[in-house]
Amino acid sequence: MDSTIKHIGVFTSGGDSPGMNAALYAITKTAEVNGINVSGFRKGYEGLIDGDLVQLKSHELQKLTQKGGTILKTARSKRFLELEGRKKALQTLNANKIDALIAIGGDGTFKGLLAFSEICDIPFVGIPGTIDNDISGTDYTLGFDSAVNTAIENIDKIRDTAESHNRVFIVEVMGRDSGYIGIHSGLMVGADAILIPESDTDFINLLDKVKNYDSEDAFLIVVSEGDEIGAEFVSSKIKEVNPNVDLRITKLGHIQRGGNPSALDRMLGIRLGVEAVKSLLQSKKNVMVGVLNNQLHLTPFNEVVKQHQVNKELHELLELFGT
Ligand SMILES: Nc1ncnc2c1ncn2[C@@H]1O[C@H](COP(=O)(O)OP(=O)(O)O)[C@@H](O)[C@H]1O
Ligand SMILES: O=P(O)(O)OC[C@H]1O[C@](O)(COP(=O)(O)O)[C@@H](O)[C@@H]1O
Repeated sequence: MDSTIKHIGVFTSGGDSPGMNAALYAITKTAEVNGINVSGFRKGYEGLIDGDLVQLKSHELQKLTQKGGTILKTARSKRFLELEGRKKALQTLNANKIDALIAIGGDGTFKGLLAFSEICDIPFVGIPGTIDNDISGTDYTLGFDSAVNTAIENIDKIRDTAESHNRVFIVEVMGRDSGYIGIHSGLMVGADAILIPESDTDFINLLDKVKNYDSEDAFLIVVSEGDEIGAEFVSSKIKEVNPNVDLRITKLGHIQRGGNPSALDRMLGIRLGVEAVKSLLQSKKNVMVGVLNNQLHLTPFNEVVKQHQVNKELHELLELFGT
């Protein structure tokens, strides 16, 4: 056990995601049990640069496991992209005698840690937190399950009104570059078509199908935000092939990022939070903790990549149900 660690810094970065607070609770609790103090930096890398930190206590965090968002707040930091910003962050860590750092965020956040490791040699551990689920080294990222649950709850509501009016609805779901939320929510609501960035045949199949749509029922299309075609273009093409359709576009937007974390995300937050501290105590550094095949798994930051492919099984499901 690494007994040199007395003070851990933690922060949340990039887009917030449900489950981040559960992870903060688990980190703090595990650290306390091992006699380690935890400070939380506010607003991601911005807090590191500005020395904006608060002491975390597990008894205060315990009841926040159920809460969405992140109590530490989060940010996308332009300043940390510059060496000058990273040098300031290093000064903050030294001034506060931080021995190790845990970051909860997406692949951008881990790239930031890799850049930071060039000038800072304390150990870093990452926890994957993004609703997009687009990070290698883990089956699920914190917040993905909650976001999909929010998406399906809302698309189900859209179906009610779509069916009442016999309308075509294009529903855009989040996923900056990835179709994970799209494919999962689309399958679960029984969408007539699902368009994701990882596939280029889905759009052609959709046009074929919607050509024959006879306006006697709803026609639901789920489009990932990251799909290069985009909801508006899809809409214009549908009107070309079938001019009679009554069509609406709904963008679910940031509601997918909020709300109480699902059971799965609360548990994931707790498991990854505990494992992050244990990894530091086992002298691990510059690794992301994840879950593969329901087993905890460590991946070095330089092997963590943005996932640009959905797996073979999901592709087969898309072909079977997606259009
Ligand atoms: N190559 C990099 N070097 C330094 N910092 C980076 C780098 N890439 C990302 N970051 C930092 O990580 C932050 C979060 O990344 P971002 O891509 O916005 O979100 P996420 O971590 O959710 O993918 C960025 O705002 C930036 O401050
Ligand atoms: O809230 P912002 O900054 O507009 O970002 C929106 C983006 O954040 C996400 O919700 C999640 O992105 P992260 O990987 O940064 O957490 C994307 O799905 C979406 O494209």
